[in-house]
Amino acid sequence: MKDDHTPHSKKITRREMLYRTGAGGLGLLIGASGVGSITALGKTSSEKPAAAENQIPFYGKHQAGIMTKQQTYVYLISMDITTNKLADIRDLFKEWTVASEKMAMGNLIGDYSDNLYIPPEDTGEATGLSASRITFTYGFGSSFFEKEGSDRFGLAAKKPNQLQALPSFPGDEIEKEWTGGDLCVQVCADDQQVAFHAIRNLLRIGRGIVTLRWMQSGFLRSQQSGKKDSTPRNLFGFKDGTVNPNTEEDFNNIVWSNGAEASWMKNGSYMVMRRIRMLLEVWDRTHLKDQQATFGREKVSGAPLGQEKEFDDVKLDKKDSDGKPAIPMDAHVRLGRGDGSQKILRRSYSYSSEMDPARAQLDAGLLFLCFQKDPFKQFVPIQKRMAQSDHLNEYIRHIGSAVFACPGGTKKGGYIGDSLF
Ligand SMILES: C=CC1=C(C)c2cc3[nH]c(cc4nc(cc5[nH]c(cc1n2)c(C)c5CCC(=O)O)C(CCC(=O)O)=C4C)c(C)c3C=C
Ligand SMILES: [Fe+2]
Repeated sequence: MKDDHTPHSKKITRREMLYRTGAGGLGLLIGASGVGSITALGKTSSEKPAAAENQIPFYGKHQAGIMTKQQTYVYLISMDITTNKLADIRDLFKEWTVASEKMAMGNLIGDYSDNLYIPPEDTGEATGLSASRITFTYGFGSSFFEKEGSDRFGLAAKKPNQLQALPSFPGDEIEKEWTGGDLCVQVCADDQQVAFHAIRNLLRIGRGIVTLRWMQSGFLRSQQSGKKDSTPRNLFGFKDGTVNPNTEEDFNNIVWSNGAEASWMKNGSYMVMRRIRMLLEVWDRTHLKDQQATFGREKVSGAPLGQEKEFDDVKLDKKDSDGKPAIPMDAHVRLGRGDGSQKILRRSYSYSSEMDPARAQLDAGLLFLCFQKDPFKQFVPIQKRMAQSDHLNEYIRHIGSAVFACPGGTKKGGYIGDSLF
């Protein structure tokens, strides 16, 4: 796809010039009148590795980054829209589409230019790096459709009922600056520099249309440092992600919308984000028996208590030698499972925001991310049970919360979210 939105295109559009220079930067020196006629002398980087095995296609039925096997790093950003023109947003999504597809293929977002008087099209730090299984997952927040009672872009009638702020749960300590947002992008990759490069350039493209509201990075163990495809461990040292949907049938039943609530959401999914601080210092003083009882699983093997191996069935009726439930009544896995009627796809990452200066303690936790057909029928009932009686609550604090509707995938020739616009 090559059109006027393509950063590849040799003609530089006015908007593109603004994001490349910054509204108050070199663009003003060049002068707006000349902008439309400036031609960049394109030169493709000779440092591009051809590592097709590290590429995850951008185009497809579903957005990548949901069913994709988890990469090592994530950046999740939430943005607010500063324009009131729907056309600007459409154009932005077209530009993001072109840029995302290029980066998913391991390319920079623009050719090198010999023009010494404009900033390069790409910031450059991913030069020579492979695609690193980078994925892009875009989502719309409730405030995209309606803000302070106003139908900002004439799309309020298309807002699905599933897209609402979550209720507050007992024990929540949500900080306003870690909530909501009009749009989100989740970028995941096996290389942190590749992921950061992507986020930075998407924001650069969006300059003047969106502002950053919050941003959280996250990490998992890498594939190189342990047994390949092993379940990652969270910062409490437990395997996290053992019980999760993994067949196409599971995904159809649990994750993908069939579009009944809003046709533009067909093959999409609803993302819930919870920023959960983990009280590492308290946990580290807790004895092993209590740690295992908290989750209802063994720490080293990950086996359910009363069983032997990680993937053995969780037997909630099983009794220990004293006749007590092998998995305590307040264990996290018991409350997570309930009667088994609500399921979610968990795709969380650990985070570390260095230190909390007020307490001189580590500021770290879980960037809890899950995907589902309907957060109010899936995440909410599970979290209600947990908020009431989960033993884990002694060791965690929910401090951020957001819901985004992530539409289905983009077809070649189309652009992200075109089913909505
Ligand atoms: C409301 C949803 C959930 C939140 C919030 C949540 C937070 C959270 N979880 C862990 C660690 C583990 N969770 C595990 C299992 C598990 N967790 C949820 C849901 C939420 N967790 C579910 C639905 C399940 C699966 C239950 C089941 O059917 O067995 C486990 C066990 C291993 C596994 O299956 O992944 C761990 C460990 C933390 C540390 C945390 C907040 C910081
Ligand atoms: Fe959990």
